[in-house]
Amino acid sequence: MNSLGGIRSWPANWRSTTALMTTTESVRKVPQVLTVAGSDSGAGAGIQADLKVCAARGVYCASVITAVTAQNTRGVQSVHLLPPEFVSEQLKSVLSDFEFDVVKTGMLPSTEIVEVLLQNLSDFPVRALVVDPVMVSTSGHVLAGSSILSIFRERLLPIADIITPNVKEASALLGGFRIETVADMRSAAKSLHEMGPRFVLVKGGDLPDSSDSVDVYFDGKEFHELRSPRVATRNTHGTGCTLASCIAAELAKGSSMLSAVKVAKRFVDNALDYSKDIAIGSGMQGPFDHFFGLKKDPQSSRCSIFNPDDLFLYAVTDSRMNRKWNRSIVDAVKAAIEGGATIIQLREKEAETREFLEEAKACVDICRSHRVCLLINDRIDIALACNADGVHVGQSDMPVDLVRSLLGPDKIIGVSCKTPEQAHQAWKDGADYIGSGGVFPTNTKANNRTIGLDGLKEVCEASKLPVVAIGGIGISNAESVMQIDAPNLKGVAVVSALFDQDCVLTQAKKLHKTLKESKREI
Ligand SMILES: Cc1ncc(COP(=O)(O)OP(=O)(O)O)c(N)n1
Ligand SMILES: Cc1ncsc1CCOP(=O)(O)O
Ligand SMILES: [Mg+2]
Repeated sequence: MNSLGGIRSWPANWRSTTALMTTTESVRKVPQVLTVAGSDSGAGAGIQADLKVCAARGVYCASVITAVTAQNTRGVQSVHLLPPEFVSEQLKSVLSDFEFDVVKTGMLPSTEIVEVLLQNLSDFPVRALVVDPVMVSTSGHVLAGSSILSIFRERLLPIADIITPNVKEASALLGGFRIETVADMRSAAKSLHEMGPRFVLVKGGDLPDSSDSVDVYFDGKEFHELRSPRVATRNTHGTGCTLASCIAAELAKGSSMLSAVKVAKRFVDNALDYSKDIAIGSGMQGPFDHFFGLKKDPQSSRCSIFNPDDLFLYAVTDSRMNRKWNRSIVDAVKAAIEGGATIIQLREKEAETREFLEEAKACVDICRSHRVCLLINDRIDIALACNADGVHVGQSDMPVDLVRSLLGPDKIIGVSCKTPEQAHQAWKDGADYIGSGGVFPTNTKANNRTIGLDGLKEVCEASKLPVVAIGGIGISNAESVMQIDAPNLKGVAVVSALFDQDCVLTQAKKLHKTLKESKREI
């Protein structure tokens, strides 16, 4: 892990994919996760859940199986452990071949299997390790006995980047410490952090008497309570595996730890909500559907869960330019999306409220049908009224913590930041991303201080959130922006480069191509 809570850079001795290709071949590195876990024949949890969530999040996932369970929605009928030597064979096979960004562990049912995992991780270093210390199934079946606790505490936890115990697992790891309140969860997270993992997420789904599901995240200095309304459903089998795998998938794509955890929690909440009425199996604990994002009625809800990669080509509209070129906001947005824009912001400073609302509603429909998120600049009222996917606010707009409380946990909130201090505050207040600039001088926003590439880099380095650069950016200088060495810089936001142009579609295509090429070169 780097200091921002992102994942480590590749070790110096790491094999490079390009070294295996001829010089003329172009390669695209796909984010890759390895799950080391048990098989669930009912496919709600374990390896099967891990594979599904990674696929749903656009990440390749390989699997090393530690045990095979005979399991369905009624419970676990039988468990068959694989011989440690064979687990080791599987580990060697994939670790010597693939370039995993993240290894995620689930069911590790014996000390010997943990030993072979540790040996292989020492032989083949990986960038990040997510440990879900699975001990008991949702139905109450013991999947890893107490004999495992000491090797977990002494050797696995110290090398983990994050551990994700539920309250029972946290209690077992802490020798029976009672966890009955959120305050107890905080104490548990702190004590677990002292065992060595860089981050701890104690999941409070099993905590009694709470209408919210509260998870406690601790980074060694600060706590975050991540809350979401409890979904009334019996289809909860596999939530733990799904959460941990989703964290691994987001880390593999380059997210910071806190962003990965937030996305994963939202992913689980949305999957539970989407699947609350489905009936699979006759038992008490049904699985849920990881691919809800593919099936949702595009008109019914938001575009999807926020993905930091959506910041890649961020098109920000401008009423003055639309008027100058005699096009409606709707036409401007359509052309930008067709040209490759990955997220849209309506920044209409002069529009009348009624007219703006009608246009915003039409843009929401277009964006939903293309699965592109739509944010509103400044106007929380318009965002609420048109059910946009979120808002972008600046330092003199409504404060982010208030925006979050008005919009709820699911909406995307972006904040403009020029300094590391502002970036830190944005993260504390619950923003999802930072817009940083003006990077270069611009005529689009008057009296806006330019921070340059150095200022942008400083903000990126201090930010635990993904960043999009803005201000004076276009085809001629986009490459120089993308090439500052900052893994959390996800893209560029542009106004005039798209909209103060004769053909929005052509310019969007050109800029998209430039960005893709500069990304390939990093
Ligand atoms: C992506 C993105 N980044 C920064 C801004 C600027 O927002 P703000 O500072 O509130 O200024 P105005 O856009 O409201 O003039 C932005 N809009 N988008
Ligand atoms: C809204 C905003 N915030 C900082 S610079 C800027 C304007 C960006 O416009 P352009 O891409 O035309 O320079
Ligand atoms: Mg503003």
